[in-house]
Amino acid sequence: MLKTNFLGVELASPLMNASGVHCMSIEELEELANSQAGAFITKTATQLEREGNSKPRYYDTKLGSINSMGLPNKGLDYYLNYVIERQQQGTQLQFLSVTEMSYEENINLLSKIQRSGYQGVTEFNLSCPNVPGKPQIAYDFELTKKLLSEVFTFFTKPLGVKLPPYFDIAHFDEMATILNKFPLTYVNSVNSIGNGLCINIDKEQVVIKPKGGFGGLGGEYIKPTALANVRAFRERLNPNIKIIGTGGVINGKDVFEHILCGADLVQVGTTLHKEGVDVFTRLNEELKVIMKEKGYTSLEQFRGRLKIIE
Ligand SMILES: CC(C)(C)CCc1c(C(=O)O)[nH]c(=O)[nH]c1=O
Repeated sequence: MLKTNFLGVELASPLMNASGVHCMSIEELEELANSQAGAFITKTATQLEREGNSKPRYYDTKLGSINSMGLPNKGLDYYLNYVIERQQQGTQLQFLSVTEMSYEENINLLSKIQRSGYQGVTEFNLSCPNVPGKPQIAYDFELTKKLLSEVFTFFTKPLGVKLPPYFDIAHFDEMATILNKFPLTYVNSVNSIGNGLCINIDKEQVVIKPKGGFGGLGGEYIKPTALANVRAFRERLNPNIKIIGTGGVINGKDVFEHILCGADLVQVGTTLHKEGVDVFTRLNEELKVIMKEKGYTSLEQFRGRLKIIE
């Protein structure tokens, strides 16, 4: 009923974790592997292990979450060894998330993956910072085009890109025009909405320590933005670039809406952080109930079929 084909691999569910949540250690990754998620992805890895920002750097609110983790991770080799090990044990589809802190380092990192024995999917997180004073790479269109052009001169393995949310139709148009130039496996929309601010009114204080309390928003706050980005890219990207929908998934209805907008897979971040890996069982069941009520027996029957008002 929920089966999904991705890169020729049949998954039992379209659900997976969003990179960054419940995927830092092998122990967490194994929990995802043994859950009702259809697939899973690693915490975004940099070449070398990173401590990340001072705590508190993540905070759950009633309507979602705010974080400024600062890319803490165990380093590329930790995750690369893990996914290659599982690949040798027969796992067919895996996702490795990566980014680096500069243009050159991004090239070096992806070159290393290209030379490795890893055959799975690489998710290139384009929310990586740029030179100070300039916006993140994915908000610098010329730089994004330059970087992806160089990457695809040597990278021949499956590559997806993780994008921040866009808020202007002209930006959807410009970014889609760039992405359509490349043989991307998928586009993952959206990353957290950047630089939000949550306040503890009792203390009259911000809730996370880094960046004066500014951090990326997830959860209910971001679903309308996430759905719009999924829909906008589905409408603009050529059909062989798949879409992973991320953002604002609280229940089965939200999963249904992401798929209706065109998502092939749907990722869960904040709600996974709040609920643990049982969330996948709950979301799969809730999605099945909605599909039964509507008379759908497969995701293909409604994927991308969002109607406008004529
Ligand atoms: C924002 C970066 C630190 C450059 C990338 C890692 C990341 C983080 C993070 O590690 O702070 N948090 C997010 O919500 N999305 C991200 O992509």
